[in-house]
Amino acid sequence: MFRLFSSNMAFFTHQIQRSFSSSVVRNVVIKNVTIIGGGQMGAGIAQVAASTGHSVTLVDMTDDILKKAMKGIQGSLRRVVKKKFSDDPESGDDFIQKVMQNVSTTTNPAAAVTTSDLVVEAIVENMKIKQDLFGFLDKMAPEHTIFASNTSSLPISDMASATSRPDRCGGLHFFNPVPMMKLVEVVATSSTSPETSESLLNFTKALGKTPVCCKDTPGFIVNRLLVPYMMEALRLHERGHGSKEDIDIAMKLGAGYPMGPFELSDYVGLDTIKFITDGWREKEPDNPLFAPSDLLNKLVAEGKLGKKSLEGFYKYNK
Ligand SMILES: CCCCCCCCCCCCC[C@H](O)CC(=O)SCCNC(=O)CCNC(=O)[C@H](O)C(C)(C)COP(=O)(O)OP(=O)(O)OC[C@H]1O[C@@H](n2cnc3c(N)ncnc32)[C@H](O)[C@@H]1OP(=O)(O)O
Ligand SMILES: NC(=O)c1ccc[n+]([C@@H]2O[C@H](COP(=O)([O-])OP(=O)(O)OC[C@H]3O[C@@H](n4cnc5c(N)ncnc54)[C@H](O)[C@@H]3O)[C@@H](O)[C@H]2O)c1
Repeated sequence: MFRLFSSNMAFFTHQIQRSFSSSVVRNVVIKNVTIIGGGQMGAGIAQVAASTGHSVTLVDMTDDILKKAMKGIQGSLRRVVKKKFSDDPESGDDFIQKVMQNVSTTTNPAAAVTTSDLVVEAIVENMKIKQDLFGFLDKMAPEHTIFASNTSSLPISDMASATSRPDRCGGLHFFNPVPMMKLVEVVATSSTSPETSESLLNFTKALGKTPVCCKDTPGFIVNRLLVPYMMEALRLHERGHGSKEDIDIAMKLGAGYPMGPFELSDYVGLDTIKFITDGWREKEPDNPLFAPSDLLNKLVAEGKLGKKSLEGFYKYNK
């Protein structure tokens, strides 16, 4: 009887110690969000987080980039408001003003993370640069801060290994354009704690998105299926078996996709696509799907990066 009592006591003492031990086991409620990278994805994530009442700090390398990001957020909010407040444009203007007040910008990432509950990284798709960033921010951010990456194709665990908090690292893979796309892939590595995953899931729901849980495997769910399809489209075109225009029309009208693969590539950004496919080729050098594409390499070398540079596979007006 006593043995049973004392072993129960030991169990309860252990549970109490666990629940008081540190923020490692705590479920973090996310209010202050720092987003590193104010390009298409970072600006979109900032917009949605600010629109749902979060306090957002957007970080990039220059004030000019940040100005452009804020202009983009305002323009996108105008499109949202046109629909949501069609009967009441004045309330729409108030909404935009309130949302913009929730976003501050800085070129100083160290200062930006000091009060952050969550850092979302949306910088260039390069492992070394992302690891350097995570390693640096790890020393600057409070203990409870969760680090998430928006990477399209790189292992989250490799970024987490640059920190002393792998249990508080995970993936938040948003889709482009962030204000319109409902899905977020919430990625857990083998070190991500259940509390971190729960905090990230709750955060995506607070943004009004639908999360799916993913393991830290190449391409997670969507890109594991999307990248081979897009690469096949490119190969089909390179073999001379279809013009890019016809392939795009075919996939829109025949498969019901909102954009064809060439339109979508321009929308994503050809530099990002090159980073993704070069990275996958390094991992699977014998896979013919990931062999270098002269067409893609030429466009990127010429600075034709898609919609963001007004030319890629197609030309665009400002
Ligand atoms: C062929 C070469 C291959 C090379 C190999 C490739 C390998 C690698 C590829 C992997 C890339 C992975 C990238 C990433 O990790 C994952 C992704 O993000 S994949 C991209 C996912 N996104 C999509 O698939 C987008 C598909 N497109 C759409 O859903 C729609 O086209 C659109 C973007 C929503 C636009 O809609 P449209 O009807 O076409 O155009 P409209 O302009 O009329 O817009 C409709 C409606 O939406 C509003 N809106 C659009 N954009 C925004 C915005 N940014 N902000 C706010 N509102 C927006 C617009 O105002 C309209 O509103 P309405 O008039 O209806 O009230
Ligand atoms: N473009 C897409 O459709 C898409 C979709 C989902 C995920 N992603 C991923 O999101 C990330 C960003 O993609 P994007 O399309 O927004 O790229 P982008 O080129 O539009 O923006 C990247 C931004 O990061 C900034 N940056 C680069 N290094 C930095 C650093 N060290 N510190 C601060 N800022 C830095 C750049 O100045 C730039 O403004 C990539 O990992 C990409 O794979 C992209």
